[in-house]
Order: sequence, then structure tokens, then C-alpha cells
Amino acid sequence: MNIGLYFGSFNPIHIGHCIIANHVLNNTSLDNVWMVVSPQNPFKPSSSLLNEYHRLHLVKLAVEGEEKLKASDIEFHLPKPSYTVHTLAYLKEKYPQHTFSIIMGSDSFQNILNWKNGDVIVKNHHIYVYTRPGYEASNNIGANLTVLNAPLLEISSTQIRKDIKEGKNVRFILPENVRQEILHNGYYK
Ligand SMILES: Nc1ncnc2c1ncn2[C@@H]1O[C@H](COP(=O)(O)OP(=O)(O)OP(=O)(O)O)[C@@H](O)[C@H]1O
Ligand SMILES: O=C(O)c1ccc[n+]([C@@H]2O[C@H](COP(=O)([O-])O)[C@@H](O)[C@H]2O)c1
Repeated sequence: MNIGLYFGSFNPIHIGHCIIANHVLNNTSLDNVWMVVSPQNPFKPSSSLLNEYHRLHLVKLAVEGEEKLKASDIEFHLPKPSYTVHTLAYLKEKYPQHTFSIIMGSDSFQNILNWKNGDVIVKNHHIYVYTRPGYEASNNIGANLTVLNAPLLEISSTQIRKDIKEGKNVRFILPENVRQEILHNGYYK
């Protein structure tokens, strides 16, 4: 099968992530999308990170009932921080029957050559890029790239964490079951 790997901190998952995953499924030849929850992005501070199991649970709630979307905890069992090149090697060995592509926002893509063995990742994978406001998705690194033709989404987990802390209404930027779970448990307060 053709699997799209959508890596993220998902701190928390928001409707932007869901729209992107759905857009890719609707408009590419990918059969499934795995939302891979990264316990620790090598470049991001861990201070504002919700526990990884809570983040995974929120992703599971968001994809509930969607057969082609899967929440993955594969990186929970790999060394931290979560280097994508290691995860890709692990997945290739574990699932030789699948072909893996990568899905990411243009902010991540702009920075990919600074990732551990970023050039190797780019050389060996098809990458689907969803343009993010303020980050042009130009392919000046010879990547095997598809820039998705989709509406820009002015949504970020950072803004959502801030809104929750300030008691603002986040009803329209989070899947409803995700919102309920966050509020019920007092996450990001
Ligand atoms: N609004 C968006 N448009 C396009 N890509 C996005 C958007 N939000 C997230 N992404 C992409 O989804 C992936 C996972 O994102 P991540 O979990 O870091 O969300 P985030 O909203 O960027 O979080 P934070 O604000 O905490 O940095 C990254 O590749 C990121 O570029
Ligand atoms: O492998 C790397 O060097 C690397 C550097 C920065 C980010 N990443 C991964 O990129 C993914 C997106 O990160 P984030 O925090 O923006 O959602 C996540 O899986 C990170 O582990 C990976």
C-alpha cells in the first residue's frame, strides 16, 4: 500500500491537521495516512509539550471512524528526540510491503535540510507539502515534491494552546471530541 506519513508533535491536533490529511487522501494516490505522534521534536522545547500518551489519545479521537487515517505511536518506542530518518528506516524494515511518502507543512519543508540526514530523507521519499501562510513551498533542493493545491490555513497548535490558557473559545478550530477531552482534563491551562 501507499502510505503517507504525517509526522507531528500534535500538541494538540487541530482541524488544520485533519484538513491536510483529508486533502491528501482525497487528491493523491495515497491509500492511508498515518499520523505519527513525535514524543520530542529535536528542534522544539519540551516545556509546553503535553504528555505524549495524552497527545496520542487526542489524535486517536480526531481520526475515530476514519478508516484511512491511523494514529501511530511508532516513535514512542524509538530513541528520543525523534529523528525522522531513524523512524523511516525502522518503518521500512518493519513494513517492507508498503511504500512510504511524507506529508508536511511548507514551514517544515523549508527547514528539512537541517534535519538529521535531511538530504537522505529528501533523496529517498516523495514529499507532499501543504503550503503554510508565510512559508513558500519552492523546490530548490531537487526534492521529489508535490505541492498541494489547497486553501491556506491560518491555524497553529501554539495559538490554540494560548487561546485555551486565556479561556477563549476554541470550538471551531478543534474536532469536538478533542476539545471536550482537553477541557475535561484541564490540558494547556
Ligand atoms: N496550518 C497549517 N498549514 C500547513 N501545515 C501545517 C499547519 N499546521 C501544521 N502543519 C504541519 O503539520 C505538521 C505537524 O505540525 P505540528 O504538530 O507542529 O503543528 P503546529 O500547528 O505547527 O504546532 P506548533 O504551533 O506547536 O508548532 C508540520 O509538518 C506542520 O508544518
Ligand atoms: O529528524 C530531524 O532532525 C527532525 C527535525 C525537526 C523536526 N523533525 C520532525 O518533524 C515532525 C514535525 O514536527 P512538529 O513539531 O513541527 O510537528 C516531527 O515528527 C519531528 O520529529 C525531525
